Amino acid sequence: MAEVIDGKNVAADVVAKVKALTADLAAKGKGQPGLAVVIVGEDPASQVYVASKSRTAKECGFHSVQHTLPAQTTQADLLKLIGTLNADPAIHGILVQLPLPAQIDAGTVIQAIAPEKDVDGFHFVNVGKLGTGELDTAFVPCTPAGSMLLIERVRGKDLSGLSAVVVGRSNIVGKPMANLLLAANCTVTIAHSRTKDLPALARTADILVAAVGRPEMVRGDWVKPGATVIDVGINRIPAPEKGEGKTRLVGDVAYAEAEKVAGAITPVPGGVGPMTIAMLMANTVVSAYLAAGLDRPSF
Ligand SMILES: NC(=O)C1=CN([C@@H]2O[C@H](COP(=O)(O)OP(=O)(O)OC[C@H]3O[C@@H](n4cnc5c(N)ncnc54)[C@H](OP(=O)(O)O)[C@@H]3O)[C@@H](O)[C@H]2O)C=CC1
Ligand SMILES: Nc1nc(=O)c2c([nH]1)NC[C@@H]1CN(c3ccc(C(=O)N[C@@H](CCC(=O)O)C(=O)O)cc3)C=[N+]21
Repeated sequence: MAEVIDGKNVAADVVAKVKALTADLAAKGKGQPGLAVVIVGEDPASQVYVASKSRTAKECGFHSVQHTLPAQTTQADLLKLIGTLNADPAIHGILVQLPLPAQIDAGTVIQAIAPEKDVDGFHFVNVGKLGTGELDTAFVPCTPAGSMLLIERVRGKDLSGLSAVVVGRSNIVGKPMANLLLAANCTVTIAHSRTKDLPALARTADILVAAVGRPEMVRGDWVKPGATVIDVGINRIPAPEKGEGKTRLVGDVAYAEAEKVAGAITPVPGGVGPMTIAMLMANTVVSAYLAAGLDRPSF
């Protein structure tokens, strides 16, 4: 049976380090890291994540502000808020929760965030730094950054020469994940909806990352024996066995099958999800250190 990679546990370690760095910053008289989370509309799933981000930010000792805007907010009004947050010296990180309502162009909004406050790592400046291997000065997207820490926990820091398959090519997960694995000297293949014979490709992977958004798509016989399986998927599906109208969370990997073959695997929930939130805190404290003219802490 596979080793279960406990994301909650690793996330708690990251948060503990963020807390200590935050206390050090205050002791140096450099103030408090500030995180602004902006949410437009009332998508219930988004609200759960946003509440969890704000709670963890407070736990870290951050100045934490949340802006909840009505679903009909115009793009101009959202851009105005971002301009205000860009100019606010008490704010070191700005996160605009995605997806945004249809009248707002997410790309325009993301590019309006000051790159040095872009703790999601979605701005072209940060994407470009990751793509050119300038990892020492980039903000790396939280989900792939957290997934890398989980991979390092089981395989060590040297991933050189391992074969990695990333299923999914989104800008927020698949592509940055592939770039991080490439920067770590893995041989990387990115798969997507047009990939031919995905099961056979997946079976070549020493490190298999599933970021698709399809419940339990990756079966046990797609997994190379001993592989490290990182399940990024968060899918809420009906769970009539828990009672009428009840739901449960599953990943993109058929966990019960894959755990019999994999060397190590992340559960859902309790795997990558908590790491995403922890890395947001890490990026925010890094931003505060840089704004204070201090050396960049590493995680
Ligand atoms: N744990 C966490 O913190 C986070 C979890 N997530 C979860 O991760 C998952 C992926 O998110 P995200 O990247 O934003 O999703 P997107 O929908 O943006 O991207 C999904 C990717 O999967 C590919 N894909 C879809 N169907 C198939 C298929 N049948 N075979 C192979 N590839 C396929 C798509 O291919 P194509 O490009 O060809 O369409 C696309 O590249 C979701 O479940 C999401 O909820 C997301 C962010 C954070
Ligand atoms: N600008 C932006 N940045 C994001 O990082 C971002 C976003 N928009 N939009 C939505 C996705 C999704 N996302 C998650 C964060 C935490 C969990 C998480 O903590 N999951 C828990 C379970 C939570 C539950 O029970 O629902 C777990 O997996 O254990 C999941 C998903 C961040 N995202």
